[in-house]
Amino acid sequence: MSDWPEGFRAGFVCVVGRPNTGKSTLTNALVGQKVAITSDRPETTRRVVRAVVNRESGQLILVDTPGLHRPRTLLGERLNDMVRDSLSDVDAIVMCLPADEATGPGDRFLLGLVSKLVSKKASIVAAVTKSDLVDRAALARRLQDVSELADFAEVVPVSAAKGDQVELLASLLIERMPESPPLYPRDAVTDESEETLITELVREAALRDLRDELPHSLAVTIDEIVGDRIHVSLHVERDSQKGIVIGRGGAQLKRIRVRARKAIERLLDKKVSLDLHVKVTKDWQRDPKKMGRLGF
Ligand SMILES: Nc1nc2c(ncn2[C@@H]2O[C@H](COP(=O)(O)OP(=O)(O)OP(=O)(O)O)[C@@H](O)[C@H]2O)c(=O)[nH]1
Repeated sequence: MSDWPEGFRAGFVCVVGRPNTGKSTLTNALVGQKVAITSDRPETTRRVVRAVVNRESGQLILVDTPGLHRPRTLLGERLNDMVRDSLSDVDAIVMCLPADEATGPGDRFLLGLVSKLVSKKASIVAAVTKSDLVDRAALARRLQDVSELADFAEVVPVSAAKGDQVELLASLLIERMPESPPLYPRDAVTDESEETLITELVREAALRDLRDELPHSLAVTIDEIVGDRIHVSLHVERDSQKGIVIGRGGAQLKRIRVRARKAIERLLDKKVSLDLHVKVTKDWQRDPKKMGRLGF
């Protein structure tokens, strides 16, 4: 006997948009609590689960897409490969387009990329965010513009700040998910899972530049969280890899720290400081005891 209703739907959703278009605020509003993440980690490093939206009728797994945060700084094929990898199995994309700004080149670029790379079965839904910032007439005009921009599956005005239409968006998305049992536990989440997600974000930040040099040799652990200060270790297998992660004059490690901190702040919805230490843990992959300590 199953403990979910008949016709339950569940799937993966990626919220995209230019910086500052309201992605994090919308994510938090959909989830309905500050952080809701799960301890299960996806089987690959391609996808980072940011949050799970649980409703009676279904479940939306909100995922992050490596590559989409700064598509313009990555070149051609590499960008396409990264984005294609991470978008190939999402069921819907939510594209955030703020109500109080006109469509710009950044939106068109992102939309072009997503439309080209997302699987054919996925729906692209436009969320016209921050609807509380404009009056009705301006909102109507903006909705018209957005509808003409692309063949969106839905165009939904939302105000995450006021909570307007957030539930409507959630149910429209759930309707577009495949019928499936819940993919993650339907109940609340533990502190431990927050830590898992933090390590995942740090690992992703590091691998974004170093994927070729360190395919599987990188493990990340949290040493300590004191208030808003997070101490994290990056474990590599060899001295030479340590040098790669740190980079010339520490430049690479600094990039990783800035990137990871931003992602963690988005996740936790607060400012944090992040300390990264690179350690050589020799041959950790071949030593079950070491692997256990590193959370594998
Ligand atoms: N008035 C209003 N402001 C909003 C709403 N949603 C987001 N904002 C504000 O818009 C700004 C950007 O929101 P975020 O949710 O951080 O946007 P983001 O797209 O995640 O930004 P990046 O992390 O830079 O990509 C913040 O100052 C929010 O408070 C909304 O519904 N109404």
